[in-house]
Amino acid sequence: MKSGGSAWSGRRFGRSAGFAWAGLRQTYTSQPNFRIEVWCAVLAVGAAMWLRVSVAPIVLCCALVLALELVNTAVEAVVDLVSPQWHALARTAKDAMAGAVLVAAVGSLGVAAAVLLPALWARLT
Ligand SMILES: Nc1ncnc2c1ncn2[C@@H]1O[C@H](COP(=O)(O)OP(=O)(O)OP(=O)(O)O)[C@@H](O)[C@H]1O
Repeated sequence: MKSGGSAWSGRRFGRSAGFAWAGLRQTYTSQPNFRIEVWCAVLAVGAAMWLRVSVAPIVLCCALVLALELVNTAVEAVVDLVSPQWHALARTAKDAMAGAVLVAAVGSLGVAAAVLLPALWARLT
């Protein structure tokens, strides 16, 4: 991490946003799970808008899952860098991150079901 100057700089912010966008693109192209989660998020937000229910909890859950998948990708890359050979600690790190994504995904499915299903049922009956 570099820190140059104290004043807020639009150019520095733009540069950081560029790196963040590159990270999103790299994860999207290299991680099938991330692609699936992105399109599930698009579907869930679209369904919430169509059903006219609160979009905020859906967006929050989607952001949580996608952010954790990005962290998971980062952890996997660092673990592969420092421990290309099998190591119990490497397994712990990767399995714990996978568990974190799973917990967020299952929780988000619960929120989506609680928010979307009653409205969908009302729309269909
Ligand atoms: N260096 C290692 N040492 C010990 N176990 C490892 C190591 N690398 C991977 N593993 C084990 O293999 C599992 C799968 O690791 P891998 O790097 O293939 O993740 P992945 O299947 O690509 O995950 P994702 O689907 O989230 O991208 C890990 O969760 C871990 O249990």
